[in-house]
Amino acid sequence: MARFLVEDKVNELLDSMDGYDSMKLETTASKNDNDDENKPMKYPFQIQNNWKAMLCVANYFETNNQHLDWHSDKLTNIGPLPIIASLTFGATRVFRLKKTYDNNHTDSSTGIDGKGPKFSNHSTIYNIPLAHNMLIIMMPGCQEEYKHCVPTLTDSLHREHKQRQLKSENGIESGLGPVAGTKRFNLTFRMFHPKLANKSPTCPKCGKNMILRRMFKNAKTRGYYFWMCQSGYFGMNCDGFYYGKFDKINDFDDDSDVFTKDSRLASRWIADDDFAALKYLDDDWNGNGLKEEL
Ligand SMILES: O=C(O)CCC(=O)C(=O)O
Ligand SMILES: [Fe+2]
Repeated sequence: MARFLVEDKVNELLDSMDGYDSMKLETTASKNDNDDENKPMKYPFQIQNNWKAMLCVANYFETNNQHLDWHSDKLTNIGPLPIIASLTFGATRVFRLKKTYDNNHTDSSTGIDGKGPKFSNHSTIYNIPLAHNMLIIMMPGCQEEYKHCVPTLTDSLHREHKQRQLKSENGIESGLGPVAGTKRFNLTFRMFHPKLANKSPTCPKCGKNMILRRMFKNAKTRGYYFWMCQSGYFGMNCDGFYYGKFDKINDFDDDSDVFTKDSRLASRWIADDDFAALKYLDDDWNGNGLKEEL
């Protein structure tokens, strides 16, 4: 039931949009020709069909101390530029968002996430209280550009902010649900990418599954999608790697791979306000030596 309501809400929102004007891509991907003028224009790598809630994951927070650390949701099965919808039940908790990179310190870091020098991020943190029955929809680009978390309630609000919340008239009172108390659960809904269900690569070195990620730390390479071995991701010694190749990902008659060793074929998406990364497009940066830039 919740699934159909969420699907309706997401598709209603998509239909009400004029399209994303913030489209910036490189390599062979270009703006999609859309048959129906009234339909919202989507990013080329994004699933083009109506959104369907195919996968549902539940999180349960029994007490105010239970939390979810900073992360962005994995793209492995849902593909680039996904839509993820999250429905809250019970207690109000704060959902936080911050940019994955710092616009003011864009070139200060190198290395695949967690492996390179420590990355400092001074980005603004957005606090969004999620009350019972609220639906938050993370639109395409949100997983690529932002991390999110649900901190413990004590970490969530500064004292004065908390006071204001207590006095507010919109029902967000100290986070407690009238029936649920401190208990909160949320359902997150995702859509599988039809191509990635059976075309995602296995590691060329050890044969394990690979994880789809996007480079973000260095402005020169930000936006390139890549597959890394899950062993490497979980700290083991495998550096299996491919670039993501998504230019044909929405062409269902096309059976070509979604990965490549050739950096010139690598797929990239850059946000329209990411001027640091866009500058390198203007400078005729052609992706050569891309891996060395990681
Ligand atoms: O609990 C929430 O609102 C967020 C859940 C979430 O980020 C996740 O399941 O990946
Ligand atoms: Fe998440």
